[in-house]
Amino acid sequence: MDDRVHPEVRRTATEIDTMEIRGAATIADAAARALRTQATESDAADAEAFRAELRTAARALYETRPTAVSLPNALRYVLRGMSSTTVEGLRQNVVESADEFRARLERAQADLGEVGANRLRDGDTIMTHCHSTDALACVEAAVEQGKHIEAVVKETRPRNQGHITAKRLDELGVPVTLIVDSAARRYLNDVDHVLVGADAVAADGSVVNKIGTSGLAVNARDRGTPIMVAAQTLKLHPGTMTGHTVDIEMRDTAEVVDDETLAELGNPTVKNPAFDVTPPRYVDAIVTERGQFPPESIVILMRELFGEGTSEPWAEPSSRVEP
Ligand SMILES: O=C(COP(=O)(O)O)[C@H](O)[C@H](O)COP(=O)(O)O
Repeated sequence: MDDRVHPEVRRTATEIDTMEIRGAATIADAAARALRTQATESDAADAEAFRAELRTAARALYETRPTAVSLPNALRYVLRGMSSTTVEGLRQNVVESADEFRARLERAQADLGEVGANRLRDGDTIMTHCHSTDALACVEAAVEQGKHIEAVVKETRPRNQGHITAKRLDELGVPVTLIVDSAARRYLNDVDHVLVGADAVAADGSVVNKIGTSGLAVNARDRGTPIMVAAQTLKLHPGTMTGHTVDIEMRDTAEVVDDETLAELGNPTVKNPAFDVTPPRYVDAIVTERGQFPPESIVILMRELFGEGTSEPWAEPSSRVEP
């Protein structure tokens, strides 16, 4: 890694890569915080060197995980605040943009939660997949509205992020039933909503989220269970408006099976995609801080927020994304 990259940025990049920092919103927040540190600690000699240093740091963060679009959206937001012509001015620009970004992210999640909570009725049971802070914000707001909510939580192999969800829901006072992923269809009869988050939402309304989301959505549609996706606008993928596809991360096969077991099995090929794509026809509503949208109309919101598209986070500014 380029030695201009501050150790704190390196550490954040490593933690995103190894998933100590994970989940799209949390990754975005950590990236903005890291760029802020790069700016406050920079000893760049002039404005040009400062800008180059920030872009290098942004690239190091960007190259960690490819799917969550909140990451490049966060980097873009912070870098586009750089309007000054002096090092001190630029430092101030980055600090302000990063602080503003993080505050808006928190507010967006709270606002989204209120919208999502309105879809939940007192006594409803939800089914969750993976761990999404946006999805949990909906449950938290519903509980604050005085509604009794219960949850069926899928463990979400291979990394069992469902365990984090179970713990958070317990902290909210929500009774949890934990199931293995393959039991989801069996328990769909008992739930009123499937509630998941998103790593990216494409212009056609497709939802990219943790592997297994699409199968769950197809089963839920078959059972007539509504599927709600909680995704603040930070998850909208501007590149998909101009034909780009979302890169699906393939992770280490050791997450699926350890080497010793693998050898005992005769070394079969193992695949470990981290995310999948749920087509819009299986999604009932995308809940954002700007209200709820049928997936097919999300492109209207995308155009409003991004114009006709965006470039790489470190490219020259042309538009700005609001988290
Ligand atoms: O798929 C995941 C996390 O995957 P991983 O564990 O591989 O990062 C979450 O559903 C989304 O990122 C949304 O999370 P949030 O709502 O917190 O942004």
